[in-house]
Amino acid sequence: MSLPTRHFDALIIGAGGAGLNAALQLAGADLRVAVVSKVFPTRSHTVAAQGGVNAALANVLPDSWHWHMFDTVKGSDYLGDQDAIEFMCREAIPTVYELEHAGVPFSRLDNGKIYQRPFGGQSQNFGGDQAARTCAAADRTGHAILHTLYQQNIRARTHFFDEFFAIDLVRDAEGIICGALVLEIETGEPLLIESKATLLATGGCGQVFRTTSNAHINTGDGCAMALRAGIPLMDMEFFQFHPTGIAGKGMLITEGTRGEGGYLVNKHGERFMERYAPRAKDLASRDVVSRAIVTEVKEGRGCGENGDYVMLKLDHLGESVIAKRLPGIRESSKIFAGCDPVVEPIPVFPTAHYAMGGIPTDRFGRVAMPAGTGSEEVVVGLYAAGECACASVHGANRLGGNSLLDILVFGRLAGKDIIDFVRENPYQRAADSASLDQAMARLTRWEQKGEGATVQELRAEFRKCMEDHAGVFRTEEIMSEGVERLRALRDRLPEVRLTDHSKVFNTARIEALELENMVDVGLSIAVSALHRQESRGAHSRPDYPERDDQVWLKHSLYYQDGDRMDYKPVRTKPLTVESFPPKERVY
Ligand SMILES: Cc1cc2nc3c(=O)[nH]c(=O)nc-3n(C[C@H](O)[C@H](O)[C@H](O)COP(=O)(O)OP(=O)(O)OC[C@H]3O[C@@H](n4cnc5c(N)ncnc54)[C@H](O)[C@@H]3O)c2cc1C
Ligand SMILES: O=C([O-])CC(=O)C(=O)O
Repeated sequence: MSLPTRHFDALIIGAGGAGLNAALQLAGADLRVAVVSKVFPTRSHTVAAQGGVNAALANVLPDSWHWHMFDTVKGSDYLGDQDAIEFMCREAIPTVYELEHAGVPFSRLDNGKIYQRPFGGQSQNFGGDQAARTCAAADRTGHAILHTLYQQNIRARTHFFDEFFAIDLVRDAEGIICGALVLEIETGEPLLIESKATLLATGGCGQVFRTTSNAHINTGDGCAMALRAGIPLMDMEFFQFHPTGIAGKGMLITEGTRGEGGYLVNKHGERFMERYAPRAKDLASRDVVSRAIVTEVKEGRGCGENGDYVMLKLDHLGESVIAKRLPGIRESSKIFAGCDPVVEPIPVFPTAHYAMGGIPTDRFGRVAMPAGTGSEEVVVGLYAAGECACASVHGANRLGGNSLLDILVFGRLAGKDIIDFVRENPYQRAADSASLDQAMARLTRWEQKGEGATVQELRAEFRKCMEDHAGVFRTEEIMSEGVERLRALRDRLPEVRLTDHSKVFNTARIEALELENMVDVGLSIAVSALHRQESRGAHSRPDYPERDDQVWLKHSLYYQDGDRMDYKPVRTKPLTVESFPPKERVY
């Protein structure tokens, strides 16, 4: 098959914080780098990040990278790899200064230093008093970071393919990944991009749930591409529900609201977090706060006519603090909840927010998978970074402010490693025709008319199914039924109906391709969750209420082929310091 083809040293799929920080390293080293994004780069979801990015700068309260590491290991419920966590927490400090020097307009303290706010799960001195570690640009930190990175990439002459949709990875005759087939959304024409190295930086998959803080574009495309390439997804059962989504809608109300002194109340006006986390209260780790809210509602202490949410109180902070630190939240609350937090509380309920799991990588962003007898090998030429990847720094529960950190640190490192890889492997590989045919078949399938449900109908059914069967609390019965329903849904995909077969800017076809990706990723979450018979971090099972380190202190790996599970050990040895052994996790 002959297709229009472009050649680059490196192909980066995704123009969020991870993709753009990687691209910047590559362009700076004079490599030819292509960044493909299905939306204009500055609309990538990093732009929506609100609360901030963690780094132990100690601008407000004493701090150290080692305390940050302790909090992250504890927050992960001891499932995070301690070598990667140590690395990330050490790198956080130069990373934030690098951003500052690149032009990110952080909020400032009176002394001119970067403003830092307290966030959930942060402590001084290994579990002591609350820390203030989250560097913020008001409540629009992601916007500030993404625009700065984009501008720096323009200056460095990164080549952007804006509004191109990546369909699948392609391989050469030896089976080595050598680029991707993409679709130009405007024209509907396919394009082959061949590259010496390929980085998946496609972001999250929150759209698999009906109520989510994630935008429409977060459909797990990179994870699904990896699955189709035979690569497993790691720790997918751990999906974070952010405690404070706008009730019934899902849009995020940043944890920064509680960092600034806001708190949750039930229908009796009781500050209920004091019962669940006596020390940290509203700034306990996210999994703890989300479970507390759901429990309040289940036990009849929810607010409103149906008793199905709690209230977040900010009015006591005063209008000037809200105007200075939380202007976007005031705006969102007015638009989506019809309330002004300066005078009344915001109705909130947990919302699907973040995938702790993803494509397994080592610390250098190289995709790594089991190679038998307990060893691992890297997938030659393939990298992953950002929310679609799992460098294993979040384990079973991510701390707020640690994702922006993850995408920047590991995006940057992946970029650096690709430079070395391309210099050592300077020859361009050519996509094999069988591999191309397979990728093209994903596209041509949608030229046929189906007889079944429409894309929108199946999408709605699927997302409701995920919400009903893989939510905050999960039991064997709920999850088994969910997996069966999802498998039945997957079987119906070949018959799904697409009514618009035009070529030019056909967003219906894009949504059809995304639906296939979402169903694949949804199954990886549901199957992985069904198998893990313990409660750890965000995976909470009333039928197995305890964490079980004897059996389950291990990472899960889900393979699409036969919905098969495998496991691998957690790396508990840090790089230079003593391990933090698993302990009871109280806040
Ligand atoms: C509302 C909200 C607020 C948040 N606030 C914070 C915060 O304050 N602090 C924090 O640490 N974390 C926060 N997070 C989490 C954090 O923002 C994200 O995890 C992170 O920004 C993801 O970055 P990324 O680079 O991996 O992906 P994204 O920024 O999501 O970018 C993904 C890119 O991949 C592209 N893409 C995807 N699929 C395809 C395809 N098939 N073809 C072509 N391109 C594709 C997209 O176009 C996009 O360019 C927040 C998350 C949400 C939802
Ligand atoms: O602002 C928020 O609460 C979101 C956030 O920090 C995160 O997801 O890390």
